[in-house]
Amino acid sequence: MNMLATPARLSTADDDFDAQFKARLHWSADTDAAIEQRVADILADVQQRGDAAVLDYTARFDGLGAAAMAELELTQAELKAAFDGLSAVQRDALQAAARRVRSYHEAQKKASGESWSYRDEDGTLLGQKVTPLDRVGIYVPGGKAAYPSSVLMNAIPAHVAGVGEIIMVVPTPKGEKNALVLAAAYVAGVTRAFTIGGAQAVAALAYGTQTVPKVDKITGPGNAYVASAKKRVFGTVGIDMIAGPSEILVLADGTTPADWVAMDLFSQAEHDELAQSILLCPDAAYIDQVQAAINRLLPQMPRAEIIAKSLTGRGALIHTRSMEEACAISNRIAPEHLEVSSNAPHRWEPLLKHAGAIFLGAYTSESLGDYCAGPNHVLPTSGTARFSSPLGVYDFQKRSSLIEVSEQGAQVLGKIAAELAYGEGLQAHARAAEMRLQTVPEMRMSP
Ligand SMILES: NC(=O)c1ccc[n+]([C@@H]2O[C@H](COP(=O)([O-])OP(=O)(O)OC[C@H]3O[C@@H](n4cnc5c(N)ncnc54)[C@H](O)[C@@H]3O)[C@@H](O)[C@H]2O)c1
Ligand SMILES: N[C@H](CO)Cc1c[nH]c[nH+]1
Ligand SMILES: [Zn+2]
Repeated sequence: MNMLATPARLSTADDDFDAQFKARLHWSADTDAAIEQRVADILADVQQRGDAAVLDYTARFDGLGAAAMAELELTQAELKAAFDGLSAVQRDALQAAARRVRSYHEAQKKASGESWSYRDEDGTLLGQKVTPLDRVGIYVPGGKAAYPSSVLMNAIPAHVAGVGEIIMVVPTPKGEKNALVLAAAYVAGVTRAFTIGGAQAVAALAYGTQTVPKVDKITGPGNAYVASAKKRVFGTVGIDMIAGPSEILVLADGTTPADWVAMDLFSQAEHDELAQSILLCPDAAYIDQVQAAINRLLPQMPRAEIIAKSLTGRGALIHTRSMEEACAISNRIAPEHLEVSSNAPHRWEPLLKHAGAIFLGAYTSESLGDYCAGPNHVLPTSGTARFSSPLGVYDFQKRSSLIEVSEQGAQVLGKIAAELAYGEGLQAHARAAEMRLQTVPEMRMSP
């Protein structure tokens, strides 16, 4: 089959660049609306019918029939057997990745995830108490590919945070279980695991069913159905972020071999037809070389069809006037992954503000970050890196303020609080503060 991958060729010098660029960035509103409606229906049905609805949707969307939810639960023995059954090379790779991811997240916890407090001169104690969540649900995608790495990326930071129970959901289309996914769940210490996916799995975790326990928060990436479902259950449970179809933006100065860049663009396109791969470069001849590499390398790829659809439907090769302009456009896109494919990456890094993860230099292939560099690969997509951060230990923790006012401190704070409370017309607040004063004033009725 002669497959073509033709990303849109844009130039910032074109008069209609802005319009073309906007049209490329967002997928069709029709697709969005159809997905949104279906997800809303699935969530309502699972909320009402519980296990029965989850079983129906699992049969329909994943081709996996079961008479009861218990059949869709993976036992700890099954997880361990999967680990024991791996080849030594696979086991070593899984454990090496797990070690690196754990070290990174332990450092993250030390840097910003610990409780702290201080005392005022009068002995008043103020601080922040950090506690892990009791029970979380981790979504591991499984529709078009299997993601053992996503098991590690979700479960390890949860463990490092000290979460009590980790409930994993992962679709297994036609019931085909991926041994590495099961083994990763064993290595990462998942508490319970179910072979369900999509909006129905998110609903089961958010509302709880007869079999699936309700969780406090749902984390993890997924396709457009999963992303939409997470958005809708937010409030009933916490969510980490919207981590939808993968994205890569390569900012190239033309010094990296064009084949490397073409393959990096493929690496995210092969996830999903809705994935987005974009190249920004001030050198038109280099962009030609990358397109030629795409044409030459595509037929070698087993997932050529998905790559071609993703690159043709959502990809772009954008010629910019300069690297500075490329950086500015990258900030507008706020991509999930940003590769600075340059021989002077630190020259451009200070100009880059919005991205889930920034990969510096030609040797830092984004794919290393997907598996084993250490930082989390669950990252904000669809421009949400403007206000969201990578999944981390902090997503599995919450904070409570700690306040212990000394008798001496109450004399100062009581007067301030009472004054402001009278100003708000809230007498009980004022009196509660004044009762702790050594000389209790007469009750005031107005400011
Ligand atoms: N941002 C990240 O950190 C990150 C990490 C890994 C993967 N990803 C992304 O996650 C996604 C994984 O997608 P996937 O499809 O392989 O697996 P998935 O598990 O996210 O989705 C599969 C589920 O989607 C549901 N579904 C599919 N078609 C449906 C339909 N027509 N109607 C209703 N439900 C339907 C099914 O229930 C199925 O179980 C990809 O987009 C990939 O790019 C992102
Ligand atoms: N690139 C994905 C995040 O968008 C993560 C991943 C897992 N496996 C391969 N890739
Ligand atoms: Zn990837």
